Amino acid sequence: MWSRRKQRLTIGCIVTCHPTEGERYYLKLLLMNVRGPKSYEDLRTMDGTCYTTFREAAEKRGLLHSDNNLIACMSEAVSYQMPYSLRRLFATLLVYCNPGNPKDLWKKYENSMSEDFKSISNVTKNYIQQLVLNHINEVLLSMGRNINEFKDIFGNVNSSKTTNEAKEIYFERNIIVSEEDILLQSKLNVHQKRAYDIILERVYSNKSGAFFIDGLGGTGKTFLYRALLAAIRTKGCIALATASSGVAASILPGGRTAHSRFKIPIDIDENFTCNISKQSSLATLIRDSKLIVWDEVSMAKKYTIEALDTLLKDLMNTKTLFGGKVVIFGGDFRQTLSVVRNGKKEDFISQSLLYSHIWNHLEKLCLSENMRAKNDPAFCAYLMRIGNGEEKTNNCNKIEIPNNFVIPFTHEIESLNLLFNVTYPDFHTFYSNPSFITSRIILTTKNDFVDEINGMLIRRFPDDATVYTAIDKTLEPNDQCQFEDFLHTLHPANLSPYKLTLKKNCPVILLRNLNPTEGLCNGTRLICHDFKSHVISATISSGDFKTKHVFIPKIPLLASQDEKLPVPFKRTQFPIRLCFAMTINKAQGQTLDFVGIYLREPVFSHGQLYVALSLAKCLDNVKILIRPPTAEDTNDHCTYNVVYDEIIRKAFSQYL
Ligand SMILES: Nc1ncnc2c1ncn2[C@@H]1O[C@H](COP(=O)(O)OP(=O)(O)OP(=O)(O)O)[C@@H](O)[C@H]1O
Repeated sequence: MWSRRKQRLTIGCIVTCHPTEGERYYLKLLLMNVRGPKSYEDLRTMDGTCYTTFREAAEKRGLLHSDNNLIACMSEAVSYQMPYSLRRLFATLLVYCNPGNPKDLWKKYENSMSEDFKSISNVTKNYIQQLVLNHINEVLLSMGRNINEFKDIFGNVNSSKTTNEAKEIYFERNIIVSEEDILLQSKLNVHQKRAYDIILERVYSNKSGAFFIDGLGGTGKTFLYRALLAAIRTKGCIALATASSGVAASILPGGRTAHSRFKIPIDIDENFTCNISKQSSLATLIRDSKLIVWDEVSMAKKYTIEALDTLLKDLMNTKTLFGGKVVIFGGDFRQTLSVVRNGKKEDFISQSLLYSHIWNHLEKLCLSENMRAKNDPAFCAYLMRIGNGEEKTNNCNKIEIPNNFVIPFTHEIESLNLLFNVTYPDFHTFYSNPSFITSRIILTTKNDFVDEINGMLIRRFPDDATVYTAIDKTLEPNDQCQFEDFLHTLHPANLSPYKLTLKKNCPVILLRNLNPTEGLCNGTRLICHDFKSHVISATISSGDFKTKHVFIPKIPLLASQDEKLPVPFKRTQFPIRLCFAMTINKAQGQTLDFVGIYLREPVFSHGQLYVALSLAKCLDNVKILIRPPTAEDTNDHCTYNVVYDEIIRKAFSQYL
């Protein structure tokens, strides 16, 4: 049935325009992005300057790709007078943004990048330049590149002592072990201590050992790894710390995602063969390592772990499991499993490490005392029942959530406001306190809901908003004109939004491994402090590099192949997303002061409810808002708890 189109306050549709149409195309770009212009002059005006052409104005607004954007990015960063961060930014631009004229960029900013070294007395200009180049090289090395790959810019550079060392080894050997981590071994509980002693005995006697640390969320697996990593690293040996997800990796000292550390492709299948050359420095690093830790292994596909086994056997030239190395896997199979896009339950189960030939060969070490929630035994028991799928269900197969957890559902917005108020109380008082903001989170099931909640919370957050518009380009240039507007509507999970709205002190999460050895990994959380058109000034708010200052530039981002986008494209944007809210799967592994859970739809896969609840330390620090199935059921506090029996039985058969 047809109904008459409603008349709204819309001026009209803007027709598609091809970039070859010149000013008409740039006019369209400006019309799409400038709010409330009253004249063409308004459209051409940016920061008080009226530009003669629409092209210039679009470029100044960062709506076009150009080296001028990189120049603007560096110029803006110079104004903060932080030469150390500026050199890191410069190296990041070289690696990620492929400048058309990098030599000009270098010449223009060499002076600003040298400012801190100029205060050293009695040194020549050449010496200062060498210091600057050494630091840029260090940053490049940490990103897997080398200054001598950029001969066009710098000519032949005499590498410093450090740069002659194999780069990966240099960074691993130089991980600083904190005092706090050195002291952890004295605080281990009985089960942790037993595991610690068994593992170190293997390491020091050069015997092999493939372990699985089996413990509920919160039983102190990460605590144990930290103690082990510290023990080995303080002896000058290499211990590689990895995890299946970026967030979990960012919690470990020197942590990297297992995918990036072992060069395992994300879209792996059983036919994967290792592609690390035996002669490479990475191969030397892995061969020299005394211990390999892989956390949150329940979230990894079994092929990735089998790939590590093949890699280690190959590098160590032996058929012994994991090349005879001491390898620790940790995880809790009550927690979420690896995501199989559009997969069915059977796919999730069959991809698990539990169904790999390796599982039966792992020595199991059990941690059983819940340290996260040890002051709340009733909460621990409740968590255990949820995790094992033992909580009583009603005739609809749902579990009843106790009243004291629940935010009553009245009206969607009203109830969400309540959830926001308990999770982030007193926004206006605490908004400038990074540890307050990052120790709280709202968890939900899907990315779309996450985006919606982040949008609502950033509107409530004090201060003025800065909105950054991305540049979307189809990989096939001829498709650009047809699909440009459509691309702006896409929100793939691992890309920044087309319109990124930020405010001073808001929390964001990094979406790329910009510079893992300096703490900028996929999953690192940051607090934004200041916004310029082409650069964001921020500090790291999680992990070892907490409080470190960084500049974040816009970089070109590609969506993962897993997304199966209708039109492949590249989005140039700051590689960050807001993180007041996160999906349950992404947040796994943290310990938080307060967790708000929003079940707009019930959880849909194994372990999600358990993970969401187990991130809190006690019953008082978690609240759930459940949207009832119908408007009449507002008193219904029931929801589904998805637990795959096949996983629980296989993982815990020895205890059942
Ligand atoms: N022996 C201990 N002494 C004091 N605190 C501890 C000890 N073990 C763990 N904790 C604390 O308990 C909390 C949970 O520990 P941890 O994060 O290591 O658990 P986990 O098993 O890794 O959890 P998850 O599976 O959710 O990642 C942390 O705050 C940690 O500092």
